Amino acid sequence: MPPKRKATAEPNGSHAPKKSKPYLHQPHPNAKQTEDFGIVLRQFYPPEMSNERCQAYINGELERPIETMQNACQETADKRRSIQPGSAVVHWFKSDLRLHDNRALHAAYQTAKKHGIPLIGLYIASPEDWSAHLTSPARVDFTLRILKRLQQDLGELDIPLYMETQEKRKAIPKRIVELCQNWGAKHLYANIEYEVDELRREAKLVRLCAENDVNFAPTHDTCVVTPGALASQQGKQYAVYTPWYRSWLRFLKENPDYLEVSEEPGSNPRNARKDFKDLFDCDVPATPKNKELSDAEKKRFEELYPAGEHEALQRLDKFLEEKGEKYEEMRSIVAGEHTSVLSPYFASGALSARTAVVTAKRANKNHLDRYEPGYMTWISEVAWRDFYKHVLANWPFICMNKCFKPEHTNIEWEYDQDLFQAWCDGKTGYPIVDAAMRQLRHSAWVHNRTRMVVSSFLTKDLMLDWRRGERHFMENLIDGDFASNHGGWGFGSSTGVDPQPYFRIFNPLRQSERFDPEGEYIRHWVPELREVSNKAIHEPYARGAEAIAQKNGYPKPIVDHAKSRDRALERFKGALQKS
Ligand SMILES: Cc1cc2nc3c(=O)[nH]c(=O)nc-3n(C[C@H](O)[C@H](O)[C@H](O)COP(=O)(O)OP(=O)(O)OC[C@H]3O[C@@H](n4cnc5c(N)ncnc54)[C@H](O)[C@@H]3O)c2cc1C
Repeated sequence: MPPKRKATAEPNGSHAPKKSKPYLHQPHPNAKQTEDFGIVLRQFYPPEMSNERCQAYINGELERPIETMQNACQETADKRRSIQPGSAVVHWFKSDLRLHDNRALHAAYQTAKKHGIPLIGLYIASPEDWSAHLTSPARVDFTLRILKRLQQDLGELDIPLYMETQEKRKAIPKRIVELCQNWGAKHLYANIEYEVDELRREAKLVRLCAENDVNFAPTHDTCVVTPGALASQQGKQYAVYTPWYRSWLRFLKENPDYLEVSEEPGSNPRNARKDFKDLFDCDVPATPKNKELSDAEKKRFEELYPAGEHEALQRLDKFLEEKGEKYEEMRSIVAGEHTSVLSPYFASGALSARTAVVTAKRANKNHLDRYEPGYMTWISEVAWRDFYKHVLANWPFICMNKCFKPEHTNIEWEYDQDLFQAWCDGKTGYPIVDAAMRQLRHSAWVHNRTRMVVSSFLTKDLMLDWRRGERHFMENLIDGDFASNHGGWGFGSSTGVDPQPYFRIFNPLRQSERFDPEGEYIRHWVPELREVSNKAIHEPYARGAEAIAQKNGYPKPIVDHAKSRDRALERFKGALQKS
């Protein structure tokens, strides 16, 4: 059953356009440094913004991109209502590459069915967006593989999937309108992505469509609960997860339609194959040169992460069946596989978070007929994904290389290229850190616990600017998702929303002993230490395994944890006192 709620992003109210004051356009004093260290990509974006500009967003003096989009929807509402159906309906696929439980696709199919006209699927590959958004080659490859499956699944319903590449991302809105006109389509559907570039693009597209007699207002789908729907007692967006999560659970209890899974589309009318013949045998877009994988990587990722929503749904069932019950107890153990490894499927949209929550709830009841912490803890993890998207929609400047608290940008960071490279290469001399960084290189995925360990290590032990680590993750993860990645880095570096307090600094050795007690994870990823059979594996140079480490060329620790800890405390205290 489709939800009864409104499927489109209707605005909260009319906003007069907010005018920006000239001083708000001044860059941050460190703008040059962040550009030189590869944090701000100047070929795509302006220099790092000032903290004052962030504050203007917080104060509501600048329009948030989500408001820009809502305003576009509101201001075109009358015009959109007057648009009559054409000869097709278009669904634009983006990060929602599935038929199952896809709100906008469902609505598109309903419109097509009501008017007896065909539904057309559209996908536009944007190499410029992939470059600007640092999309990893593994994720691009995964997307293209999923598109192939999606095309087959849609084809079985006589629905074509038209795919093309647009070199210039700015050209996309105009091109979509042109395609709608070519196909005689008067209704366009798509789900909302909450990142800044995407919201601004969609706002533009809403207006352009309305001007050209195409009805388009994007749909909320990717979060279980819509961003903006939960407010604290002061009427504000929560900045702390726990009260936000309580409110999320309460909201779903009071609004059960938000957990109603949308039906898959049915078949197109017979004439679709004849009328849109050319659209059925489209090639999947080619991989851009800067995102190519080697043959070995391609084969490896195909084996590790088979493409498509069928695989995602099977994995979900298998995980809940075999590991759901023990999730709470086992989820932080880094050796073996105790978590779902569904993040690549969530990130590409091959799996809906709603379906995941509904299935876990069902598993909870079916198995035990009572509250079971394993499933509920897993649901609360899926909720973290929602939380970070809610944060992004409310504080959009986090999408522009800024911290949630802008004053944290003033922390005195290091910009040492050699230390950064040692971290990337997994050659820091801290075995748990090195194991995780090598897992990233090999699998394009890392366990959550070790993501926390390496982000803390980069920012507290090496004192390197967290944003360089954030970029490295995006460029390498198959599940790279802006909001979750930024949230994770904010947590690890104590600069984000609901972060780990800066004075609680992870000790890599203790983390290693606690979450990889037998050293299995390290042995797997760091071959130089495989011969170390005892606990010395956590700290080979200090615990009598130096002969093996040295013989196999394993590096000595590049920093002293105790000294680094003191330095980090001083730097954080210094910056926070000044602000
Ligand atoms: C520094 C850092 C960077 C991160 N970058 C990303 C990223 O780019 N993309 C990404 O999807 N996750 C990211 N995470 C969150 C988390 O590490 C991964 O979602 C998780 O490890 C994925 O494994 P899984 O699917 O087995 O998770 P499970 O434990 O099975 O959890 C199920 C799902 O819940 C969601 N989830 C779980 N933990 C978190 C979390 N802390 N924050 C947000 N969502 C969560 C994910 O969608 C995940 O697939 C990051 C965390 C840190 C500390």
